[in-house]
Amino acid sequence: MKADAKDGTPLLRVADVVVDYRRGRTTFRALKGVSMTIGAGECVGLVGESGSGKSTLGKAVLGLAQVTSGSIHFDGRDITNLKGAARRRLAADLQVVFQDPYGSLDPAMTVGQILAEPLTAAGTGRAEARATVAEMLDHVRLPADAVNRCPGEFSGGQRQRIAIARALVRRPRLIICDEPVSALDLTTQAAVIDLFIDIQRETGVSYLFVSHDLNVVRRICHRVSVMYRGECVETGPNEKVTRDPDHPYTRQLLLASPVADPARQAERRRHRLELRAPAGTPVS
Ligand SMILES: Nc1ncnc2c1ncn2[C@@H]1O[C@H](COP(=O)(O)OP(=O)(O)OP(=O)(O)O)[C@@H](O)[C@H]1O
Repeated sequence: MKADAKDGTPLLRVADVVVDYRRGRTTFRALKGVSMTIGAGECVGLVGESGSGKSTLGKAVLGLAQVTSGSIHFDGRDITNLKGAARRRLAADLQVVFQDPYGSLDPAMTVGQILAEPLTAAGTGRAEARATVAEMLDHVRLPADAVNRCPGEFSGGQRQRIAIARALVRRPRLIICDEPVSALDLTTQAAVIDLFIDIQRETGVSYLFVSHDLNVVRRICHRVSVMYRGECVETGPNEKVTRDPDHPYTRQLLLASPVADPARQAERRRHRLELRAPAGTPVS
């Protein structure tokens, strides 16, 4: 892992961020003062059950959710609610890979066009764009002739590789990965996670890796933050949080995550039933 900037500034600093969504006449607080950091070359996992606020945090960093209070700094610069041209310029450094490799790629464009578009839009010449596209296809282990084919001709795992290549073309420093493997079968998941790990080793890019699956973040992340009802209830090194967590909610998540060994799975189920709070009681 690369060190942070010399003065110790993390690549991303999220400080006490609150996000409110309007729901008709009422307001729903999706993030209740969340703080976290990501260093250069670091992968930080964000886990938690559905609705805990994981994607909202990713969207706040990307400028897709309005921050009510708190701040987000990227490389020491305040990017909270940054809009317009300044936000677009940030796309060179800050990219996203979404869950759905089917919906996130234009089916009418060739892979070459999909990958070249962010480059030519940023003023890169055609020849240089073509060379970068070839390099990125190689990075994500897709054949060179993929450039002439459309997304519909590829499997789900291959489409996610195309989406990763598109996120990489401008050589970003941070990629928000929002459930990037949860639409894939287990074997394909493992291959795509290995690819994320290889890319990080080769490029030094940082990841904010959003997943509901502790098994996934255990394989790839250096540190893990656990979200529960809009709050970050625990943050720590991967080994600690995913094997010996402090917070009761994280322990519930751990016991609920499937393991390959049926005997261990049955033992976990027994523990889970013992730990389970009475119906309707919040787990904190
Ligand atoms: N645009 C929106 N308007 C209103 N409420 C929203 C909006 N987006 C998200 N929410 C609510 O905010 C809360 C957090 O949602 P978020 O998508 O961040 O959770 P999550 O942990 O990513 O869940 P999932 O894993 O299901 O995507 C949920 O209660 C959700 O219903």
